[in-house]
Amino acid sequence: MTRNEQIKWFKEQETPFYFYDLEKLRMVLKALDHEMDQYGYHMHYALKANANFKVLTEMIDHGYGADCVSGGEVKRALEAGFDPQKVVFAGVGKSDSEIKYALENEIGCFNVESLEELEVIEELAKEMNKTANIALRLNPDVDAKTHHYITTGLNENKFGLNPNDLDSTLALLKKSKNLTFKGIHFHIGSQITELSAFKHLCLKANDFLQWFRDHKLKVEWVNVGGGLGIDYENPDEKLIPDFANFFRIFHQFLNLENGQSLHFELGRAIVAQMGEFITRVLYIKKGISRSFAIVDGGMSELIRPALYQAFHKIENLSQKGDPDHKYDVVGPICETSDTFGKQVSLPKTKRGDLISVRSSGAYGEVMASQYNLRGPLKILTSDDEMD
Ligand SMILES: Cc1ncc(COP(=O)(O)O)c(C=O)c1O
Ligand SMILES: N[C@@H](CCCC[NH3+])C(=O)O
Repeated sequence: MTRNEQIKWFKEQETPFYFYDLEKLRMVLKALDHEMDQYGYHMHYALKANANFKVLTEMIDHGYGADCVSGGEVKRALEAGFDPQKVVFAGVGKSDSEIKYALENEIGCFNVESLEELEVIEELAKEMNKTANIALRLNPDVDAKTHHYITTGLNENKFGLNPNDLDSTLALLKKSKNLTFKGIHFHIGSQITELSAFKHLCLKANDFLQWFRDHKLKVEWVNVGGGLGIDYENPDEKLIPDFANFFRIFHQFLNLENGQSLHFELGRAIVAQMGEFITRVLYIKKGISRSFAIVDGGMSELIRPALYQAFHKIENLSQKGDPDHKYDVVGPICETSDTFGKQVSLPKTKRGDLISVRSSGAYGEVMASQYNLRGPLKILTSDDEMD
């Protein structure tokens, strides 16, 4: 389908909805594999970015594992058909029932974030007569230079093991029959566009690897998480994120030994650009100081602009004129923060026009709420275009 045919098809649909272009996703995955395969790295796709079944099927077809952060995500990954051995389970607050579920299903690895959590996993594994593979999530204290809400690798953040607990943690791992130490895990944050942050991560990871060597504990898996950012300003020109430089940094700066494998947990970089949020203009309202384009989708469907003041490119799909009018594009929710963009340059916009909020494939659908008792979320994909 050409873009014009697609827009025609969008116009026939009830709004608002997310649209996922699976062809774009396939292009991103092809580029990703091309870069990753030359180093033999492993990918565990971060389900938290987008857990749509069709999207997950693409990841499985590429042989990826899954990075999960709740029992619900582990369940979704298994239902979608991921190999349980390639499922990793992170999170600072795993509940007992979530841990039991993961043990029952013999997932590949628990990314453990505290000594107390490790003690609980050991106790439950013993009760259930299971063995759990363990990677320790370490806090490298690296500034990811991204929005402070999505920085995760600083000492002040809640993530990762307290280094003061490392000795007791190792003692437990060495003595337990139900825990198998496999490796170490990091994740410094999300939407990282200054790639030097990943170099700093590598240098810190090298120090940790040396520490484990000194303590005679074999690290088989090094998992450096996700976090690679995308270009929200140029979704068409920059469909493919800078995978080449991203992987090159790890290849160049991380000191791996023979027998150690490197694992990643990318989310946003894979799925953001394939998605757009399509909404319809309900009213144009001339305010005292500005004009508002009031659309039928809101922060209840796409919360990123309200929560992080995140920029998403906004396009009017119904008008072709010059973008010589300015509008605050706002939703119907009773919050002032329900604003997709302020003073957005658009062609003269009218009731009924279709608006696209681009780069919405990651942390869009998954973060939607029912606030104001909004209706169920509608998702369309490029597969549906054929119907
Ligand atoms: C542990 C972990 N891994 C992977 C990710 C995926 O991050 P991103 O979507 O930025 O690649 C996250 C989210 O920030 C995370 O918390
Ligand atoms: N939800 C965030 C990303 C958080 C990543 C998970 N730690 C966003 O929309 O940018």
